[in-house]
Amino acid sequence: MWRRELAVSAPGKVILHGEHAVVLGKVALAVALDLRTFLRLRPGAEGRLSVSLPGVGVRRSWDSPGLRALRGRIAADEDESKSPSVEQLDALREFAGIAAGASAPESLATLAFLYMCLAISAKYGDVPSVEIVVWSELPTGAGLGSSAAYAVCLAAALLMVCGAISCPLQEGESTSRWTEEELTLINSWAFRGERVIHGNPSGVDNAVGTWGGALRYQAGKITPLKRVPTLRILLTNTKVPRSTKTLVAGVKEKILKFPAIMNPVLDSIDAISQECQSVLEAMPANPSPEHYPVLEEFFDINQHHLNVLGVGHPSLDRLCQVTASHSLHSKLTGAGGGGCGITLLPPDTSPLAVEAAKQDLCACGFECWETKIGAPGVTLHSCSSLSAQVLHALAQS
Ligand SMILES: Nc1ncnc2c1ncn2[C@@H]1O[C@H](COP(=O)(O)OP(=O)(O)OP(=O)(O)O)[C@@H](O)[C@H]1O
Ligand SMILES: C[C@@](O)(CCO)CC(=O)[O-]
Ligand SMILES: [Mg+2]
Repeated sequence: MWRRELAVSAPGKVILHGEHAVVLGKVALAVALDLRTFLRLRPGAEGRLSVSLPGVGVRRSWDSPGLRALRGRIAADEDESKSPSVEQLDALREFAGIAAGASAPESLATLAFLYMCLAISAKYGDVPSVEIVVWSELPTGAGLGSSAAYAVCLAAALLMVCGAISCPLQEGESTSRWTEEELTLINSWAFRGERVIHGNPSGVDNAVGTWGGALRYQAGKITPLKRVPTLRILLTNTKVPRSTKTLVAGVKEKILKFPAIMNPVLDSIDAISQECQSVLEAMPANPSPEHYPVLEEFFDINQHHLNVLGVGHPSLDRLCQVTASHSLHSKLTGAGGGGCGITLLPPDTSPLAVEAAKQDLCACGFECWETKIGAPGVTLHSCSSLSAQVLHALAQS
């Protein structure tokens, strides 16, 4: 029986280069964002599991015998590939009253929650009697890894409640993190949760949500980037909604249709990620301003490539045009099709130019803010150490 009231948080991410290409085994460079998802965990009534997801309007509660019976059906279908099978997802949908093919945020979030809860408890313990609330500072479905931050928080909390990982927070401490081995387990379960939401994710988003910082990701291999310069980035949300799952599927279709045309584009994106990594790693030892025009050109070239892959959007073209009129360079980040773009702010950019660019972007109906990148990965918190704003948001649910 779980007895403590605790919180778990995980950061969103910004992909500098390699989105979409990374799904097909190419290199991506990604950094953790200073916007986080928070999960509050507390003991619930004996024999009941409750979840509240205010960001997507979900408030559900189930009794343990019903969940155990469902778990029996799910576990019987467990396959070797570790991906949730069609039969498993059908059984979960039927149980939760979600229509086949429903892809609304609340349906996917509920499905991912049930899948992770049942699969983790089947392997490591009993269905927990807890109350879970998840709230995020991240916009949902905007390219900043909200699905991965959600899955990472769920994986960490559920694995801890089921005893598969430790509860590293001592009485009196405000925050704590898990060991490398435990983080690897959290990441692998978060990846399974992402699969419920995305269909075919590369795993880069959950890796950043788990480890934080800045990393290179290729085909499941995670390499933390050390000594990365503190880049100033302006983040702009076009507020055009889109689904990562649909966009990833669209790219796959295009590649199957025109392999000889599309594969060189993926190779070029791969080369951009690798060259960008070299530049970033050279910068701390040689902090010359001449690196920035190179990084800006990489942004421009990659943005064109992403348009060729079919994941651009008129709102993103507008974002690039507006920032270009202030001599700033931008690209989409994440899955594209709307969502967010990033603009590099070289150190010599005048505060007036940044302000003017922000005003013009806001006049387009976009929202923008300067970000710090390289935030810590998944973290365990005492509830009393959370800010009043986060506590208030979690208590509203
Ligand atoms: N705070 C949250 N609470 C519950 N579910 C969430 C939350 N944030 C995200 N989700 C789930 O993740 C889905 C959005 O995932 P999606 O991958 O499309 O966008 P993203 O992760 O924000 O962007 P990207 O994958 O391009 O970085 C939502 O539909 C919802 O199911
Ligand atoms: C579009 C994509 O490359 C990044 C989404 O943040 C999908 C993925 O890597 O899973
Ligand atoms: Mg996502």
